[in-house]
Amino acid sequence: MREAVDLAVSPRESLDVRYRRFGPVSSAGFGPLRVVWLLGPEANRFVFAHSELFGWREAFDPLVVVDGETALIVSDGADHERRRRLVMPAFTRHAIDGYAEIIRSNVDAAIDTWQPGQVLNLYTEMRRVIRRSTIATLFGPRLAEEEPELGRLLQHALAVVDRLAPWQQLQRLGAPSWRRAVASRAEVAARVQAEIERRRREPDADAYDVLARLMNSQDGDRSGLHDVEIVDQVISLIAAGYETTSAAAAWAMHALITDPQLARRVSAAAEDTGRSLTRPAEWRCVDGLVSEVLRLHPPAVLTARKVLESFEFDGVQVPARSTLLISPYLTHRLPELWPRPLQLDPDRWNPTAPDHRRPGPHEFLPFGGGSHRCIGAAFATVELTVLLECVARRVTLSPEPSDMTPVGLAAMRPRRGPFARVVAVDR
Ligand code: HEM
Repeated sequence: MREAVDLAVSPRESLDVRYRRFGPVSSAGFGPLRVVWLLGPEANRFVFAHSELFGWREAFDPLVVVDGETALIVSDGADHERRRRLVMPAFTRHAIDGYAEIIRSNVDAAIDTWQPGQVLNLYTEMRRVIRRSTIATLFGPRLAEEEPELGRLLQHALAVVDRLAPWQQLQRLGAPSWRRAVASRAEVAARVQAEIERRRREPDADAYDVLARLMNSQDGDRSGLHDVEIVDQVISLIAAGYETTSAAAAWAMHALITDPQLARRVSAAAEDTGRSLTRPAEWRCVDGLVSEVLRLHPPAVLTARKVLESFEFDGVQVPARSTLLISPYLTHRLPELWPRPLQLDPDRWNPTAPDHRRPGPHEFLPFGGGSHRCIGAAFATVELTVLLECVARRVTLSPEPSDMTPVGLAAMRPRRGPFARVVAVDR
């Protein structure tokens, strides 16, 4: 328990201290309550290469109240493989390039409401835009009109997830917040189910949103996802996508407003429109900025697995039933991997730079890795790119006092802000 509190109060310090003091493997607790930290690049490499040793259902149990029993992140083994195969077509490069236009129009619509002199909390602004664009890309324009209500309902459910596991266990005993979360989730599920049935009655051959792709997805034997699976995937995609991406967007906006030269470079690159965002013709500063934000401020500070089979790593035996934690945050700040690790330097990602070194998947892991690697990684990257480009191209912002202390472990964001005053908006 003390470990969990330390981690929540000072995630950076507690992980770094643990790694320097105990090396790549350390543990606390006993029996099924044992937590094992596997830290650093070699630990990540081992964990990503040995998915067969781990389970996700138990490790991500606190998410089930929102995501549902059949969501990818809580599926294991053959069920996970099948569902992932069926969800994948919604996230091809081609599909995501189509979603980029929806995201862009939502960002532009938000910017249109900004007035010179106004002070914005860029975290809450970005969060609203991301929620609206996520719902629009998932459900299409019709359900997107219900976005404020869907967002409100989901917020009740998400509120009980953003808690430490033992705290959630106590809430399950009947706290009003828990009952509200369960009822809100059921209401969202009913609306998604109604939309599925409406689409079956009135098929629309032009619907290319995620829901349409999930409804049409077929396996080799022509079977598809059942309705409960479709509903769970849709809700879990919103839940997985919007807190994490909003957190990253807050750090990205802070970088933009505190470095006018960087803002000018991003704005200049944004003039070049009309290319595929998932397959850019050449490296641009905004690509480096998105990678740097995800390196220095990875929203998932930690990710977890349940150990199914005992194994040995670095001479230490890790027992079955332990909960394993790996850390993108720690790995991304190791000076042995990243020269000047605490400096935000988009140019370190430029493949033509003389000292460029492409990191391995075990060295740069904002989206996790292995069989459960984030299915929305390309989507989130495009979303962040579009947000940065639209803001840099159209708005001049000056920073206002903010509290950028990181808070949260599943979606690490700044404590308050970043705040910025609108100086000018290009209309
Ligand atoms: C910056 C934004 C995001 C970050 C940092 C992030 C991070 C992660 C991480 C760390 C995992 C767990 C991987 C593991 O344990 O190995 C994950 C899984 C997942 N993410 Fe994301 N994510 C982001 C955005 C999104 C978006 C936009 C979506 C959907 C639209 C999404 C959908 C998912 C799903 C469905 C899974 C579970 C995949 C599976 O179990 O097969 N994420 N994400």
